[in-house]
Amino acid sequence: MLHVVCAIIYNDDEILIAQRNDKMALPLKWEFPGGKVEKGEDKKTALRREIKEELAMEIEVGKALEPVIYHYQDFSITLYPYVCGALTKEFIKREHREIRWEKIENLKKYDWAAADVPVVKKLITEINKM
Ligand SMILES: Nc1nc2c([nH]c(=O)n2[C@@H]2O[C@H](COP(=O)(O)OP(=O)(O)OP(=O)(O)O)[C@@H](O)[C@H]2O)c(=O)[nH]1
Repeated sequence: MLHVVCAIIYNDDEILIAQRNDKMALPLKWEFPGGKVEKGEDKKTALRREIKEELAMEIEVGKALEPVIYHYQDFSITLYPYVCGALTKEFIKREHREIRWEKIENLKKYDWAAADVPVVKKLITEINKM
């Protein structure tokens, strides 16, 4: 079981979303930036580290959302999503095929990694309640 943290990074009414490249596992799927928690590492520390590595971005890690357990064909993950804040919209694209700011109501148009689908659904439901 992989333990993976991911960041739902807000700036105004947009969220930062990322497309995996064709050499990564789950090629071309869209995801929230993040990665594997290392042995002995605190999840929030892991998330700040991954975001710095992948995007050269500093974030404020906030509320934890419900973790998602998903069994892919070759591996299983527990995905721990965190609501995060960004002070600026700037980032450097270091590993992904594409990274962009997107409005929540547009998130359903993307081909998400399967583990992320319940997280995206929850975000869309919450925004519709506001
Ligand atoms: N970062 C991230 N990974 C996700 C998400 N959803 C999801 O199924 N995953 C899967 O979780 C696994 C870990 O992701 P990763 O490859 O980004 O981890 P990492 O940066 O630590 O990897 P590496 O250093 O081994 O290359 C991948 O197989 C990825 O497909 C998500 O929203 N964000």
